[in-house]
Amino acid sequence: MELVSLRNVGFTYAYGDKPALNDVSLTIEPGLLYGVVGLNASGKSTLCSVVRGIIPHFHHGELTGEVKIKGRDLLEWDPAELSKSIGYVFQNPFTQISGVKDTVFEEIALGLENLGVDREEMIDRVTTVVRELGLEALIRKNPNELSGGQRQKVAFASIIAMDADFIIIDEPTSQLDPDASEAVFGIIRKLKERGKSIILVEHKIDLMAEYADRIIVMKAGRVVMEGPAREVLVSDELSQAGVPYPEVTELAFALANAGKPLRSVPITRAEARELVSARIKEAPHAHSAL
Ligand SMILES: Nc1ncnc2c1ncn2[C@@H]1O[C@H](COP(=O)(O)OP(=O)(O)OP(=O)(O)O)[C@@H](O)[C@H]1O
Repeated sequence: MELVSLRNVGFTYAYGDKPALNDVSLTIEPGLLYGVVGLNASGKSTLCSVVRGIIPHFHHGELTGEVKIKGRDLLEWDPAELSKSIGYVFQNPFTQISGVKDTVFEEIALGLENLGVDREEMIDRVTTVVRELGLEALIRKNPNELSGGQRQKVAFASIIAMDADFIIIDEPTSQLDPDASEAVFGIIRKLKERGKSIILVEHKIDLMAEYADRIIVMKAGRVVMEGPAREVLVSDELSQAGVPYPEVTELAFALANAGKPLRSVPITRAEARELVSARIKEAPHAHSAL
């Protein structure tokens, strides 16, 4: 069964002057990682909020069209039940921290407490995720004293600990340095390997190329393309939506423009390395291959 289906969905915020989503039709299949890309204000977070039921349950406005989550109409879902069923890492980690817990350890455990998980299992799950994300040094700190990057990691840890089978992650690395971003993507890779269904909003297109199975491209509230990452990340629609190509894709296009196309257009570094080394082997004079 489809995990999510949207048919002709529109949404205008209560105080919005134009639709944040406009005639969006989309299907999300289970077990895949969907990357959502688009310029600022193109509707990515709003799309996540609809799928998570924050719209219309908490953010008010005019929702039109049909939204089904796990086969059931969004309006029939109890918001509390939906929040247990879908993990959501917000874009702004300041929104996510509860403010009611004194330590990071308790903060990460809060979601499990709400799910009614027993104490021993709770400690076990929190300890595991703390280790996975390298948060040992923070567990006794007050969540309110953390930096933006630290909060983002703690928010992420809380959701991973809840172990939902469907997770929405809105720009998890916006406050993180490159090393911490790598660590977070390492966790996303593990979630993928565990068969989780994931919707990920992320501006870093090279990371998307590495991790996403399918890509949703948004422009001015509309979905302008949805398809396999390999097709979308080399498409005209991507650049028409103002989204850059992956670095290696850009380089391959430059080579093609210079009359030296590679056999196919890579989207990841590993693919680019293979294509370039194949080209060097084929060329009679290695130095003129590229
Ligand atoms: N609470 C709100 N009330 C009114 N308008 C809003 C609200 N939240 C978002 N919007 C508007 O809805 C549109 C889509 O915003 P949204 O945050 O979904 O875009 P986005 O693609 O996630 O942007 P970003 O990459 O900057 O996070 C924008 O025009 C934005 O100003």
